[in-house]
Amino acid sequence: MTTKIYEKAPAKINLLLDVIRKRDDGYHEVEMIMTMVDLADRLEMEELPRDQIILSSQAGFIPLDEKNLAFQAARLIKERYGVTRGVYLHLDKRIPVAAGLAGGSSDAAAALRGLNRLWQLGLSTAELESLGAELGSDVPFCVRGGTAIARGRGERLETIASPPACWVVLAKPPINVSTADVYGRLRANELTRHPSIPRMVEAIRGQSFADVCASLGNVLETVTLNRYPEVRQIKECMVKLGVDGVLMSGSGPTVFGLVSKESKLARIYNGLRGFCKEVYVVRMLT
Ligand SMILES: C[C@](O)(CO)[C@H](O)COP(=O)(O)OP(=O)(O)OC[C@H]1O[C@@H](n2ccc(N)nc2=O)[C@H](O)[C@@H]1O
Ligand SMILES: Nc1ncnc2c1ncn2[C@@H]1O[C@H](COP(=O)(O)OP(=O)(O)OP(=O)(O)O)[C@@H](O)[C@H]1O
Repeated sequence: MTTKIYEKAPAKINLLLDVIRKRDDGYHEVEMIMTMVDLADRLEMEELPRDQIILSSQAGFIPLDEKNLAFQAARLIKERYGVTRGVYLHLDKRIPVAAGLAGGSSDAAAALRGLNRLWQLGLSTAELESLGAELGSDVPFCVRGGTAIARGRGERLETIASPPACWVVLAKPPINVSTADVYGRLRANELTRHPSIPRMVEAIRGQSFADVCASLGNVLETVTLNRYPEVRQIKECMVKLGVDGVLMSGSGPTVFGLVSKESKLARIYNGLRGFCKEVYVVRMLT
């Protein structure tokens, strides 16, 4: 009988995203506060009798070859640790693609965590995070999970307390936004207003939902909102429908609204569905 294991790959949201400067290596020095929501992909991993990586998925719209981040993660850990066994990966895709929710990064992180178990490599979380950094800036956080301040290009992590429990309404307009393009259009040296990390950390430490909502901020928002009016429209619509806090996640285009009262959700969901097909109501993972 072959061994089969599963890993959950949750989506992330950026409660705060600040850019400090553009670096010489083309990346931007960032300061972010990231957390997970309970919208997740599920990655199944099963030993293969031959030395090969095979990936399948029910989703017809993602690459299943070496372009897929879960495939890349399996290849990286296999080659780095000289594993000669193979693996069959099956990805049950639930997180919208190219949404600013780190779906691909979380799949890669799930593959690293899972294959460390399946192949009994005994790697620490820190070792898995540093392998993850070779795959993408969001992967180390996705390996670790929870809530964290991320610095550097996103790979230097400091775990903090979870934000107060609340509902998260996610709305993704039907457009594709390239992360590289959004960072490329940002004029980091011309930013005059920066969201405050200490203020958000204090809001979370004090478990003040109102202060968390008031401290949300993302300097990439202006770039994406100016380029894609539909993202701005979703943000304005969320405000009108009465969400307590609203922000674009990552480089977009997904906008999330934080809501404390369950009784408000139906109206917000129905109002958004009026002009946006992809709307999800999930919980913050605390
Ligand atoms: C927007 C966020 O998702 C917020 O969490 C991340 O900052 C981006 O994370 P990611 O998608 O994992 O990004 P990567 O795959 O590492 O990089 C994609 C591209 O985004 C730009 N990039 C990314 C991260 C960063 N700190 N500075 C950048 O300028 C670079 O042009 C890079 O070529
Ligand atoms: N496992 C995967 N799941 C989804 N897309 C993937 C995966 N692997 C590679 N991709 C490719 O990566 C691109 C970005 O997908 P992804 O869903 O990870 O973006 P994202 O949520 O915007 O990421 P981030 O928030 O980290 O910028 C897509 O165009 C897709 O073709």
